[in-house]
Amino acid sequence: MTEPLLQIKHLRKAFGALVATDDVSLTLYPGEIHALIGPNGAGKSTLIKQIAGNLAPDAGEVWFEGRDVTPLSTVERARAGLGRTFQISSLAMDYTVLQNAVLGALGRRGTVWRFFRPVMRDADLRARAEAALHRVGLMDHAHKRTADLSHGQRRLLEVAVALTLNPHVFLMDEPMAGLGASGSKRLTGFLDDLRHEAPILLVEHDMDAVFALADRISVLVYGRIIATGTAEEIRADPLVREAYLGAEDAA
Ligand SMILES: Nc1ncnc2c1ncn2[C@@H]1O[C@H](COP(=O)(O)OP(=O)(O)OP(=O)(O)O)[C@@H](O)[C@H]1O
Repeated sequence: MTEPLLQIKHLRKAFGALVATDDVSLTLYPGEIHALIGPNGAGKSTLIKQIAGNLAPDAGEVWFEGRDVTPLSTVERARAGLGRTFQISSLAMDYTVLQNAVLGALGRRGTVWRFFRPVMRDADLRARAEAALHRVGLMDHAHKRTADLSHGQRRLLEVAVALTLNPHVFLMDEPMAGLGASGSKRLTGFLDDLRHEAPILLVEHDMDAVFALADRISVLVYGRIIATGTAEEIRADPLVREAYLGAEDAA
């Protein structure tokens, strides 16, 4: 049987008395989109942060490509191929679109900021940045200031920045947020293709996108996964309907 690329084993994280991640285990297999859904405050972002390495778990392990990466830093995990797009914009607004993409590609080498100018003349980094911009359809805007992009274009740039590192797995935290109907449709089509290159663990509130894209869905409520299954299985699950989807179904 195919091995999972990413395996989360019994993760736990508490903030004081609040258990934000409560014995969470999940897997991500090659070629799949595994969506993580749940009400506000369920612990989705806290979980993604522990997988990406921004937050240390109290217990449990993160395995990536067959090894335990729990002791590794965010940068080490990113270099190993664990790619992440952020919920909160991490782009440098005063820099151009291309400069942001080059900065992303630079992350892989771990070179520091003061070398920024020569870096813009580095043919390999530039080529990688331009290829990523081309893939998300932003090459025509390469020399625009990032601040002058629309919200949807900035989200695409975040995806392009993640792409520059050629990740083996994507962690995406609400990529559709604020995109509007046409923007999310476009990004949905893009992610649909992208999964074949690198599987995606997708945290997303846009249920149309989730049910259209996800091969499997896990539902997180109060820090615990209450169900994992296909879109049909999740829709039909009585626990999920009661805890989460019920209100929407009734509407
Ligand atoms: N650094 C922190 N210190 C204390 N409590 C925290 C911290 N980070 C998150 N929490 C709490 O942990 C719980 C889970 O939060 P988290 O942001 O992971 O949920 P979420 O499912 O991502 O929510 P949303 O859908 O609104 O983004 C919440 O009750 C939140 O208030």
